[in-house]
Amino acid sequence: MESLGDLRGKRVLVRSDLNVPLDGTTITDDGRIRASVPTITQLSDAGARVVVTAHLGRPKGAPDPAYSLEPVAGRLSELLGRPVAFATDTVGASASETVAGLEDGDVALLENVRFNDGETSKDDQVRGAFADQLAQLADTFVSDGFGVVHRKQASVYDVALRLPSAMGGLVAAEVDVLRRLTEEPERPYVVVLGGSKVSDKLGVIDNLIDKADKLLIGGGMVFTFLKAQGHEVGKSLLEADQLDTCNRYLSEAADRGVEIVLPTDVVVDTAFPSGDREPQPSVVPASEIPADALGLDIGPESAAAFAAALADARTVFWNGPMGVFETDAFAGGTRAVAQALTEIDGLSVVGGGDSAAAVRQLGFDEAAFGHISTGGGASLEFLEGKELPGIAVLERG
Ligand SMILES: Nc1ncnc2c1ncn2[C@@H]1O[C@H](COP(=O)(O)OP(=O)(O)O)[C@@H](O)[C@H]1O
Ligand SMILES: O=C(OP(=O)(O)O)[C@H](O)COP(=O)(O)O
Repeated sequence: MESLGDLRGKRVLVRSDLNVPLDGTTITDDGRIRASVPTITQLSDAGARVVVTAHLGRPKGAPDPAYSLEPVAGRLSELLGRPVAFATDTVGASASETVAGLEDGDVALLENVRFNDGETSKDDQVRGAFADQLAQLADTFVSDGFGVVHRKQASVYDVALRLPSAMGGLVAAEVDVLRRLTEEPERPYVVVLGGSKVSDKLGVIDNLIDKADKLLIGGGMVFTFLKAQGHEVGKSLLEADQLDTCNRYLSEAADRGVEIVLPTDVVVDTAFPSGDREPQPSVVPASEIPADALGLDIGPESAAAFAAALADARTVFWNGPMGVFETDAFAGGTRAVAQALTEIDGLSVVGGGDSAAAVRQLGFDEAAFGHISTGGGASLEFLEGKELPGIAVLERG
């Protein structure tokens, strides 16, 4: 951030990734907030008037109390050890008044940037108009939300075209580690994919087949592959329009000698876990998921097979929990993969908000892993070799 010169008295807009899991208004994992503190502290200590913008979840371009950043403001203040002024909108009257009231070194957090449809609009003009409003709140921009740099969105990309901009320390550190994974990783190189953002991640597999020696697929990713193989998947997560894609991946991997490991058994229930129903898990063969059931974790046989497939790895990248780990009945696969990563002799990287949260919530010591990345999709797309809009925009001449 040295390129921004003396920041004393300057309004600095910081794009952080504060997209943390919530249970109501309770933050169940504050990892991403913690990861954002060093850059915000550095700017505040330099006398900047720090204006933090971030998203939470995927509200539909309008205010939704379930996705308010207000609970995050409180936790950010605790971790910073200094007050955080919370604006109840992003670019409206509250934001303007809050920013105008900042003194040198003060910190403010704007309300969820995705409450504004301009943030995620695919229309450059609409997105640009919203970026204009964001830019009016600041003199310079610091991009520090690694978890969202793969998104061409107003607060990540367009605003950097309107203000003197720099990469924050978190993004710089993440890129530095991930570069090690893309430049001649030690082999065997194993990628573990799971989670629920299936459509995002299916696209990544094509490139990873060229880079990894093994792909282990769990979580919500599994069922589109199983369906593509002709198996019934009941009410499980499914990208029904991606069956041919999955079959293509399976045959491409076979042609290239890349092993794709799918679960052979699955933990199912007849409903997604919720607070008002005791889970009723049962283990079934992956090829025999009952029509009224949904797959919520990889089974014990598969967990053991995944751990065995990881045992001799020298480089592992893992994004996406193996199951709905938030409920213990469906945490076994995630726990087994996390344990296996702590035992490898090499570089293990865990990427993703929920993956990192899972590792912490399941009681693992973060130091037992080579790196815990705040970005899942962002890391995956970096590993694919894709240009990440939020980074490319900072590097343009
Ligand atoms: N079989 C499954 N069905 C539905 N959701 C799942 C399944 N397995 C894992 N998940 C969910 O995936 C979510 C995390 O997915 P994702 O956001 O893709 O991970 P990350 O944030 O690490 O990139 C978790 O909240 C978990 O409950
Ligand atoms: O949670 C995030 O990504 P991840 O699930 O890939 O870790 C980031 O905050 C990006 O969120 P998005 O996937 O709603 O754009």
